[in-house]
Amino acid sequence: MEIKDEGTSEEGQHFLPAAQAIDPEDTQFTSIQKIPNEPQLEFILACKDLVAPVCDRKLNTAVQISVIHPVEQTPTRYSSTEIVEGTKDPLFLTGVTFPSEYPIYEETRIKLTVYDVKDKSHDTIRTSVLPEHKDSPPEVGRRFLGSASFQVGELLKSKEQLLSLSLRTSDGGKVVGTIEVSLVKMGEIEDGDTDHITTDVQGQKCAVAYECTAPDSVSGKDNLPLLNAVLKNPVCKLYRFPTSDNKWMQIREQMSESTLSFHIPKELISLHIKEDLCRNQELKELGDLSPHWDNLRKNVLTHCDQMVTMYQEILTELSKETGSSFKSSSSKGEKTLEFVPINLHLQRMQVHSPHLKDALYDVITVGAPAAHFQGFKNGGLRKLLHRFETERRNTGYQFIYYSPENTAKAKEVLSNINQLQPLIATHADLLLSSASQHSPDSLKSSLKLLSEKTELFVHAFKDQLVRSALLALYTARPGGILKKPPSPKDSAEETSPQDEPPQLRRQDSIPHHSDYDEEEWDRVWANVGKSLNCIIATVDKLIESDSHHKEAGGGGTSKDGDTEPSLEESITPHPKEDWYEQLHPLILTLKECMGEVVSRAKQCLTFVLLQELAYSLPQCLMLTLRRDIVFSQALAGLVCGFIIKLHTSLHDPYFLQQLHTVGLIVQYEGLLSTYSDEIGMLEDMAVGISDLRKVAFKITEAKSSDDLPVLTGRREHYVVEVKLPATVFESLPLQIKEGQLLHVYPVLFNVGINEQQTLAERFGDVSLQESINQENFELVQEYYSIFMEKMPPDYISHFQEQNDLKGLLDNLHQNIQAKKRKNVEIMWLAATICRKLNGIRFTCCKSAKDRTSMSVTLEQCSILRDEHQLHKDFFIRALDCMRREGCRIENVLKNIKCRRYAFNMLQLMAFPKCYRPPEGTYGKADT
Ligand SMILES: O=P(O)(O)O[C@H]1[C@H](O)[C@@H](O)[C@H](OP(=O)(O)O)[C@@H](OP(=O)(O)O)[C@H]1O
Repeated sequence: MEIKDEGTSEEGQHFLPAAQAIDPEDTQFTSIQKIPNEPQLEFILACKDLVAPVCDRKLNTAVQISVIHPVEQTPTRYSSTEIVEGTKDPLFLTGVTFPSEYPIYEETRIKLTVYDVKDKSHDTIRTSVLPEHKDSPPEVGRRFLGSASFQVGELLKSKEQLLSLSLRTSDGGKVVGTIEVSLVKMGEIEDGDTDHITTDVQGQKCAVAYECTAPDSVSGKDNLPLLNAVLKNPVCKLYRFPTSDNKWMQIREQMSESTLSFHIPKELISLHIKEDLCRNQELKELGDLSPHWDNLRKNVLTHCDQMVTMYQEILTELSKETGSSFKSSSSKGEKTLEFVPINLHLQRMQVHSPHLKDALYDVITVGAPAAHFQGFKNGGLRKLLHRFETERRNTGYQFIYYSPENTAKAKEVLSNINQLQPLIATHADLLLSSASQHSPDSLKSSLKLLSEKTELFVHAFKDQLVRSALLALYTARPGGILKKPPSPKDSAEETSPQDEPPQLRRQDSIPHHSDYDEEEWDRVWANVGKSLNCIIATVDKLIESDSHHKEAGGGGTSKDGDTEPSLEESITPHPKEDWYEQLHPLILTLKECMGEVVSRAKQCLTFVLLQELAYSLPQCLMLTLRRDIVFSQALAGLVCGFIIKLHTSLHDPYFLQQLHTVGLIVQYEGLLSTYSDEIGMLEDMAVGISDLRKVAFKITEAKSSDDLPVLTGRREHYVVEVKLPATVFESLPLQIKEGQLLHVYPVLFNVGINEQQTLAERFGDVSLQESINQENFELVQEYYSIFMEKMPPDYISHFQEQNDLKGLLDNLHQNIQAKKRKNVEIMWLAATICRKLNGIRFTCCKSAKDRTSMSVTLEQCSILRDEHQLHKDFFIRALDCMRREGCRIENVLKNIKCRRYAFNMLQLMAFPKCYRPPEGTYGKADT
């Protein structure tokens, strides 16, 4: 298991070993001026006139960058450039960046060591936090050419922000060339907007030009507390790539963990415990039941109590992980971490290119939400739930069958009752207090609120389900035996086994019962409405007679028409009487009537829930657990994605409008194969993602320093409250400020790409992937229609000019229909559609480590090519740079403590070409 404490150093690129980490507050060294959340120092490198010790072949060079902290003498390896082949004047596309958290000062020395790489498959220029002398890898496949060093302060103060240093051999004698270090200030306008260096990159002349402005939407400074509370331990990389018009674009890649990885599962488990404890209590309060049902209830309660205990234990374990923000791929099977998403990160690419605005591209990368500890022997949720439901429907002679929709409805009504009853009681008390103050205005407004809530309450029971449940419960009480056989209509729907006890029925129908007074419920229920009407009429009369009294200076007259004649007498007010005295008994009646309705409805609906649990109890609870686990992982990712999207798009009024009128599309790219265990993972993932439709967001103003999101609700419906600082909150549209719920539309497209998928395509079955893609295509189309319908016409006409969404959707549909093998075009099109619709992007495979890394780097380079004019000859080099020295190789290191993608040659041969990593970056490791 690998859980890291917040702020502690880890083996990775950007953090010094604990012994070297220094408290920045307590230092005698000169800090580098910082912009919050921006890297402190960034530079790029180029060499000139390198001399090869032996002229056996052309040089293939790479630079290793090491840091010498002022109090230390030994260099610590920090990062490397890519290998540039066949030139003595290499210009490196991979730069160096030190994130804001890194302990670097003007006095820090940077050592640059140039190597000639003879054999890329044995490339050993590796980054680690180990001091250079410790465990130095053997010099297999490379030879040392020369090194140089400089103090950070020298670079910062240099005239042209450029140092040209001599590279010397290890004895410090012979000069073997020069290395140029150019400071990069991304997002700042340089004096004069063109070149500092013109150099030849493999025959391409490129002007190095840094001319850019960082728009607010990119920096989002007001909103930093929100992001800082959520993102942790960033890893940053810097690149420069040529554009098709031979200018440089700069790319910053960033990968951060999220505290939400642990925060959301903890919030969610607490809610499950609350929900289940409440249900267990309601089961206990169900009253007397006949022996069959009573035994069933006892059994259910024993199991349910055990489940609650288990959730409590998991929560206790997770609560010990204070400050954790990352679960590694190697911990995916750990029982106590099952609710935590695997390897969740924000993968961000920031682009600054000449003539174009700065742009940010975010993808959330995470292991497919799946129940690894429970395993996949019997498949995943999609199959298990379907099988369970079918069996339950066909085998229910121990219980009454309610469809999943009806069970969900029962839970919803129960939850509404639990919320509304105390609310109504509060409003009723407020009405009484307005009455005692004799204040007509306050009386009117209290009455308005009371009426609204009571109407909602009455409305909540307007469902056939309540009636059918009442009768079912009646028959389950001791002695509640049906005397009549079921009506022919009912028995046509359901055939009971011959030995079935007469009172046990299946299907959502109301059996007849001669002793059962069906109208009794109607009377009890209608009484709530009637007593509210009495209150309304009384208040009207009180206010009316009060105003008459004031106008006439004497007693008032009653007005006909508003009330039932029978009530008229009792509610005729006498102005001199106390308002409170008049209303108090009516309020008591309302509360009594409501209490009666609540007690009956709660019991009968709880009886419906008992049926859900009654069939195949342990499996039923294990399925709920599995679904909770998968949902928790999916939810943690979603909340992270939502907050980041909100943060980056807050300044865009159209985005905000889209957020509250349409909602956001959330697109998941799955790379799982439809073979062996990964079928089960995909089945889990598909349900987990579709369950996210039950989630809505609400934005509130942050009142305290605790900026983390808050979760409320129950299994059928959750609300995530995201808090924004007051200044930002104020600028939001009214609808959002008023707490309107913001919806999400999750969609999943999966295309297996590895050797397992080859097997599935040749000898197995790909129907799961095909149906998921088809179903989700329909969801995207649905979202697109709502988007077109609800966004303002001026926006839509501009949108249509810029994007051919219709064409992209048609193309996606054709690709899904085409049933081509490993048709990765499906994923590219789905991702493009999502980005154009301003959605949230996710990429997932089993561990979000190897295949995901190939996919996000490919996506990043494709965006650079399609949106930022990346020079076509540099597409593969850019891809190799990102895969060799970028954030994703750090992700692999972080997960398995080894900088190698876990692919062997055989696996790679099965991958579509553009998903294969560069030589020397892959190999078998213990994953
Ligand atoms: O078990 P071997 O034969 O080493 O195959 C690996 C695959 O090649 C990798 O693709 C898996 O990682 P991703 O799920 O991140 O792609 C990797 O997943 P893991 O890191 O969860 O073990 C392995 O399945």
